[in-house]
Amino acid sequence: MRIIKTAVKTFKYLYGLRFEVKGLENFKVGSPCVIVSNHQSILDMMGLMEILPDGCVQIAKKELLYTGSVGLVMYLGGVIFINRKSTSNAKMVMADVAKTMLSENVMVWIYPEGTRNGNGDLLPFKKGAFHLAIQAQVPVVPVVYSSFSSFYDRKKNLFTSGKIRVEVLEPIETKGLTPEDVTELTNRCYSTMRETFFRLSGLVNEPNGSARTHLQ
Ligand SMILES: CCCCC/C=C/C/C=C\CCCCCCCC(=O)SCCNC(=O)CCNC(=O)[C@H](O)C(C)(C)COP(=O)(O)OP(=O)(O)OC[C@H]1O[C@@H](n2cnc3c(N)ncnc32)[C@H](O)[C@@H]1OP(=O)(O)O
Ligand SMILES: CCCCCCCC/C=C\CCCCCCCC(=O)OC[C@@H](O)COP(=O)(O)O
Repeated sequence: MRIIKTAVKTFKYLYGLRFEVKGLENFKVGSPCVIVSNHQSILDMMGLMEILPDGCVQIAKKELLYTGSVGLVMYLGGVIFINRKSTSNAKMVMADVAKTMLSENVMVWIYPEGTRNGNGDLLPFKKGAFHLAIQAQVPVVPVVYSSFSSFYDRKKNLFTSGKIRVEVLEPIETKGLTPEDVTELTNRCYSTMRETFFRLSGLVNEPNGSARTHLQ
């Protein structure tokens, strides 16, 4: 993964992107943790590699394993593949991950939206990341990337150079929590990340839940 990280980090120069990072010290939880971040596009791979801590593996949809050499590289990089379409299978894999992350002292990076989303807001969170954190009794560390919409036109797949703000938020402890607390933990994480997303993206969070830029 270190090799991948070095390679992918150079892509930002190619795309004229700059990352403004805050809160890296929040990764220093001194134990394994579950990192959760918003997911907008494949460009997130650069954002991921920009701050990926050592000893951190990612959870990916299993379809990515069958994408030729990229799938092989991801497999060799230690990526864990889940079948999103089978909750029972995904649960089993994640239960294994909870054990492995403790025995091998690794962090796990999950995109709780479960899919790329460029709509300028956050999709509702899936609960797997939060079940994992509670099963392993490790902190959840939220990471938020600002909206790419200011420089990336998904329709034309075109983007000008831009700055992406990244914030690593305070860890959320799960010690003592049980599966009954998953929904509350998910919602708490969601609202903190959504608020940060609007702030970093210069969006106003309208009372009715929609978002618009300050400029409108
Ligand atoms: C130089 C060239 C280099 C080239 C290559 C290199 C570059 C890249 C290399 C490396 C980096 C790769 C990074 C790749 C990133 C790819 C990212 C993705 O693929 S994102 C998509 C996949 N990820 C996810 O889907 C994660 C989010 N999803 C979940 O966590 C889901 O919860 C789930 C585990 C998949 C289950 O799915 P489901 O839709 O059923 O989820 P729900 O949350 O609605 O849960 C339903 C139900 O089940 C309960 N539940 C969920 N999980 C668990 C669990 N683990 N244990 C127990 N119960 C669980 C949940 O509570 C719900 O029940 P209820 O409603 O009663 O609460
Ligand atoms: C190819 C050039 C485009 C920009 C380059 C940026 C750097 C890319 C680095 C390596 C390229 C290969 C990365 C393979 C991993 C792809 C991760 C990804 O974004 O998969 C989608 C998945 O999460 C969710 O799938 P869906 O949104 O549900 O379907």
